[in-house]
This record gives sequence, C-alpha cells and structure tokens, in this order.
Amino acid sequence: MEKYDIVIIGAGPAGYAAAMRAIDFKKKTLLVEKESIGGGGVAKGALSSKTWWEISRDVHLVSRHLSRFNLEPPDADFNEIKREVLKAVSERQTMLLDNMTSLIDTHLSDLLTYREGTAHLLTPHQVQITDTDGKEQIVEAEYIILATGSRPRKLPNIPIDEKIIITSDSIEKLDDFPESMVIVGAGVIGCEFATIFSGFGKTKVHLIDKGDHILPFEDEDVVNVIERNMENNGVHIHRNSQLVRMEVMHGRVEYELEYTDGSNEVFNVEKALVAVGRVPNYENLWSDNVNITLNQRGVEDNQTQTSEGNIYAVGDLTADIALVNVGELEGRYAVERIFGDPARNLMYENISTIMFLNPEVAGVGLNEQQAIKKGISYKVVTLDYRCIPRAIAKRNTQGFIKLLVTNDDKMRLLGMRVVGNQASSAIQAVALLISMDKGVEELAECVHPHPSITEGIQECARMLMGTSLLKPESLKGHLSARVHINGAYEDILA
Ligand SMILES: Cc1cc2nc3c(=O)[nH]c(=O)nc-3n(C[C@H](O)[C@H](O)[C@H](O)COP(=O)(O)OP(=O)(O)OC[C@H]3O[C@@H](n4cnc5c(N)ncnc54)[C@H](O)[C@@H]3O)c2cc1C
Ligand SMILES: NC(=O)c1ccc[n+]([C@@H]2O[C@H](COP(=O)([O-])OP(=O)(O)OC[C@H]3O[C@@H](n4cnc5c(N)ncnc54)[C@H](O)[C@@H]3O)[C@@H](O)[C@H]2O)c1
Repeated sequence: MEKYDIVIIGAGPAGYAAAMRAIDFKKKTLLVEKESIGGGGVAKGALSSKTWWEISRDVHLVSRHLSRFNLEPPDADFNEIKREVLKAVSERQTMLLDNMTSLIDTHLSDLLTYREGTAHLLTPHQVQITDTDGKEQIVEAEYIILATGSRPRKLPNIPIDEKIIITSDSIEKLDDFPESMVIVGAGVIGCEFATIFSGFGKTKVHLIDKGDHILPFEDEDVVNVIERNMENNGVHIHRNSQLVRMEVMHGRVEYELEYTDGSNEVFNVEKALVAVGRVPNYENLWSDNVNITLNQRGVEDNQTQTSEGNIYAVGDLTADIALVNVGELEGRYAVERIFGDPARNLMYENISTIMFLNPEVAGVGLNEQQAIKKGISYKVVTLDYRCIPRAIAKRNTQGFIKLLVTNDDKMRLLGMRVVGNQASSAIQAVALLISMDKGVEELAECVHPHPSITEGIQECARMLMGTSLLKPESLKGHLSARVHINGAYEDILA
C-alpha cells in the first residue's frame, strides 16, 4: 500500500495551497481531485464569475459612453463572451496543473503526487480513491486535510433542473442571454449576477429579497448605492417578499411571491437562478470508523484541526467564511500546524473582500452593523468620492469611503468599507494595519501616490486626528466624522 505523510482531498484554493505548502516541508504529499483543478476558485465560482463581471462592466461602460454621442451600444454576443470566460478558466487551470506537473517531472517526483478520483476515508489513516473508470486504490496517510469545498444550497420547493431553473454552477450551460431572469437570494452571488446580467443590457433581472434591503449583512449606506444603481439599470427588486411557488411551465418559469403586507403576485420569466447560500461537501467523505464532529454549518474545527486528531478541515468545508483567500490561508495554516510551529493562531479580523457589483464594494474588518452587534463604541468617518481628485479625474465620483476606529485615544482600526470605482485598490493598507493592531496615525502619515483613490483613506485618517485638508464641518454632505455611542451618533467637533 502506498504511504504518504499527508493526503489532501480536494484541489480547490484550500487544498491546492495546502499541497504546495506541504512540499515546502519536504513531506510526501498526495493531492486528490475528483473534478477539476482549482475547484470553485476557478470554474463555476470566483474566477469564472469575475470574468463575466469584467466583461459585463466593459460592455456597460462602452454602451454608456456611446449613448452620450447618440451611438448604438455594442451587441454583446453570449457565446462569444462565454468562450472568453471558459478561456480564462482554462488558462488558470493550465497554470495550476503546469506548476504541479513541472515540479513532479523535475525534482519532486518522489514527494508530490496528483491523482484524479473521488476520495473516501475508510479509517482515520486510510483513504480509498476511486477513479473515473471505477478503479479503486487504498493509500495510507499519517495526516489528512479535507478541502472538499461547498455546493449551492437547494430549496425543497424549487425544482432546480440546471437548465431553466439553475444555480451558479450552470451559468456556462446557458446558450444565450435570457430575455428575463429571476434571481432567488439577494446575497453576494445573487447581487453579483444581477449586476452582471443587467450590465449586459439584454436581460430584465428580477431579484427576490426576503428583507427590506439586499445584502442584509452590509450597512445601509453601502446597500443604498448598490440598490440605486441596480434599479437605474432596470433590476426589479422584490423587497419583503417570500417565494411561495416556483415551477417550470411551457419551458418558462412561473413564480409567486407573498409580500409581508399579505398580498400575492405571480410573475413569468425565461430563467431562474437560485443563490440562497452554499452547503459544505462532506456526504460520503468518511465511513463510520472516522469520528469527525459536525456543527450546524459544516465540519467543526479548532484552528483547522477536526475532532479526529490527525485530520484537518479547511476552506468552504468548515463553512465559516467562504472565500478563496480564506481557503488558501486555512490550507497553508493547517500544514504549518501539522509540520511546523506557526507563530500565531489563524486570524480573520483583517480578511478583506471585494463584492463585484456596480460599483465594486471592498471591505475589511468590521462594518457598523457588526460593531453595534458586538457592543463596541466606535468613531466613524466617511468621505465622499467627490473629495478624491482621482475620482474627479475619472469623471466618476459615485461612492464613498467609511473608516471605523475604536472610540479611545489609540483609535485602533476596526474596519473599512469602500464603495466606488477602484475600491479594491484601497483596502490592503488598512488590512495590514488591522493585523498589526495599529491605529490611524500610521495611516495618516504614510505618503500616498497622487492622484489615487487611497488618498481618500489618508484623508479619513486625518479627519479622525483633526488634521484633514477638507473639514467635515465645512463640507457637510461630502464628509462626516462621528462617534457612535449608546446607540446614537454624535458629531466629532474639531
Ligand atoms: C459564483 C461564485 C463566485 C465566487 N466569487 C468569489 C470571489 O470573488 N472571491 C472569493 O474570494 N471567493 C469567491 N467565491 C467563493 C470561493 O469560490 C470559495 O470560497 C472557494 O472556492 C473555496 O475553496 P475550497 O478549496 O474550500 O473549495 P472548492 O473551491 O469548492 O474546491 C473543493 C474541491 O474539492 C473537490 N472534491 C470534493 N469532494 C471530493 C472528494 N470526495 N474527492 C476528491 N475531490 C473532491 C471538488 O471537486 C473541488 O474541486 C465564489 C463562489 C461562487 C460559487
Ligand atoms: N465577491 C466575493 O467575494 C464572493 C462572490 C460570490 C460568493 N462569495 C462567497 O460565496 C458565499 C455564498 O454566496 P451566496 O450568495 O450563495 O450566499 P449569501 O449567504 O451571501 O446569500 C444568500 C442569500 O439568500 C437569501 N435567502 C436564503 N434563503 C432564501 C429563501 N428561501 N428565499 C429567498 N432568499 C433566501 C439570504 O437571505 C441571503 O441574502 C458567500 O457567503 C461568499 O462568502 C464571495
């Protein structure tokens, strides 16, 4: 029987990162993948959806500029765009594969093995791998990392057929822009695809929102900008609505909503996309001889270690934060914990994210909603994009920066949200300072390039220190500096 120091199951962002880290420790490593390398980080997920978003944004922008000159917008061809998306996916998959096979072919042939097949744990140290022809092999592992990811959550009353009623897994199975589409779920995936499809200008998008605003985990000021743009772009947001029926009738989708005021309404659209969260992949992953504890959301772990001491779980499988960067972080950390001695515990406080909407929304650390929930008294400054020379030069001043710090002399950075063009470029400095537990002073002193969106962040830091160029008391509506204490805001006076 083949023996390995470590067997890693799943070659998505978490598993692939774990495998690459394991060879740094010169450990005999087996990486097993049942479908495609890169997992949801590449196909049917992060990279594919972002390629759709980039192209949709370009088409939307070009159309807007042309309409200023009374020129016709470009005719976006679905299949041409789909080919480009699949090309992007294939480019990344090829790079991940080449990286590995070249290591195996040159100097790591006795350390690294990649196998295609479905893995199943027979015991805490024995893994059965079944390849696509049904051939089985059992290997022995000292340690195992489970990185099997997640899949779209389904609802019992929605007949998903992945043709007419689809999940995000089947976007690339469509053969044209639907003339109309309803999206169930106004979370990240739902809102990103509402942005993508409405951006192409060929699909009337309906978005079902259980609550009174989309992206329920985000602050109201952030959501307001996104909702306004969506609606200006023709998206019909069904607020405070509950889906009571959805069925395929004559090749189209009929759905019925019940609103919180008790009224009902029936709609008919060409396609439906269900995006109501994701569930971890652990079914059939281990036998009864393996004692891995589950919690309500997924595999329970303590700093990536499961209840079965030599088995670790990382990425979407643990269902805490489902992001590529978090999967990679956890994959690398698990290996360092097994074979090394990491200097500190995993920390999630400075995880940064981008939501690919119109405009993009970048975030790190706490937003106001979370700070209030944690009972933290905080100072908050906001700065409108109209105050940022780069945004003025771009002729696109929609958006704002919001910075939260502790309400004490140290003013430790708690979090930031940036809504607007190039928002993602502005987040990293703050993420680093949060991980270093630093205050605003460092941010205020750093010299930023000009003109850049990040200058707006510096101005926010300076506002907190009372040293800003533009003063909140004179440019009300553009700038604000407040403290949130005992459930209410008070202006910070200069
Ligand atoms: C539409 C969409 C857009 C997204 N956009 C972003 C984004 O912009 N930014 C971001 O950070 N995150 C994004 N995400 C989330 C991100 O894709 C996931 O958090 C990330 O892929 C999780 O990585 P993972 O390695 O844990 O799991 P996965 O990527 O799901 O990979 C798990 C792998 O394990 C394999 N596997 C499963 N079971 C077995 C088995 N028994 N044997 C062998 N192999 C197995 C699967 O085939 C898969 O390849 C998006 C997700 C979706 C769905
Ligand atoms: N840009 C990014 O970083 C990015 C992009 C896409 C996905 N992701 C990751 O993927 C994860 C999953 O995304 P998601 O959008 O599926 O989940 P989500 O948790 O963000 O959103 C699910 C939404 O569905 C709603 N919902 C649940 N049940 C419903 C029902 N019966 N009817 C109507 N609405 C219902 C919820 O209220 C919620 O708003 C995200 O949490 C995120 O971590 C990240």
